[in-house]
Amino acid sequence: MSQLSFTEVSLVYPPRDRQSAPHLVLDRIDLSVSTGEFVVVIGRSGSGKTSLLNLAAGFQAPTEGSVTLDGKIMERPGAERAVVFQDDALYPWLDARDNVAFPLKLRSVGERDRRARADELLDLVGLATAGNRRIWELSGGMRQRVGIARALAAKPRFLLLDEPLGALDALTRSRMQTFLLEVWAKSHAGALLITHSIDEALVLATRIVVLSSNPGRLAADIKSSFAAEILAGAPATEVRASPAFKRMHDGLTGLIHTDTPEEFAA
Ligand SMILES: Nc1ncnc2c1ncn2[C@@H]1O[C@H](COP(=O)(O)OP(=O)(O)OP(=O)(O)O)[C@@H](O)[C@H]1O
Repeated sequence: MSQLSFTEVSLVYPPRDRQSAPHLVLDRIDLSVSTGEFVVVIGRSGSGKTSLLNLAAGFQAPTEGSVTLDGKIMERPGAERAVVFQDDALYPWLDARDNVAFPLKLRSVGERDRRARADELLDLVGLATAGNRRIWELSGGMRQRVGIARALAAKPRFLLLDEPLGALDALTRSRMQTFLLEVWAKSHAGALLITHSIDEALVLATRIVVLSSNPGRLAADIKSSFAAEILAGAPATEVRASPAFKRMHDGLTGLIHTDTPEEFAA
């Protein structure tokens, strides 16, 4: 088992100009994600969700505290942590297979092995017949699946997902949630996903982390079992309609919108 950990992590952005002050965005965050967990971070706009993910990816370093992978400080990106963005950022001049295989090419994996791994991943994401198709021939949902397959190519221990389904229409988005859950379960990776959607958090997460705003602090860290129900075969529509789901949804909505989230959490 691997563990990605934030220990007493604070992040301060420098002042934008002479008139403004330094901006404390994240304040003493303690958070761990293990392989086999799907942790979803929710919080109001500006609460620091993307900053948190950027720290996990090693795109930036904390001002205080440490981000570690199995105890080793991580201040740079690495193949063991793959990032998926909302904007799929695929290479339009390559077909779907070569997009998926690209990280392997960078690691000098031979062509035959690259192709075999890319085809295996395209199959995993339900695009077995789309390997030769160009990116512009694919729908938004298909493109995002290619992006997820590409993220899995180098067998990362952690998937870091920044609103990956945010640009999709509602129906495609809810189908992609179930799909993402299944792909994650098969990958045995840990997942850290940020979203604005409480509904999405409840469908995907094994744990939901709530960030309060200004500065971003850990307001709650809650276990959730709806994802396990969906993975066990319960239709997502039925899970969503259950009283327990609605109760959690209302509780999280209150937690995010209250000005004193710590009181709610207590
Ligand atoms: N590079 C930067 N330099 C200065 N300030 C920044 C930088 N990046 C983000 N910020 C500020 O930090 C705060 C948190 O931003 P961040 O994008 O992490 O929040 P978020 O919760 O992901 O927001 P959203 O949900 O709107 O995407 C915001 O006030 C933002 O303006």
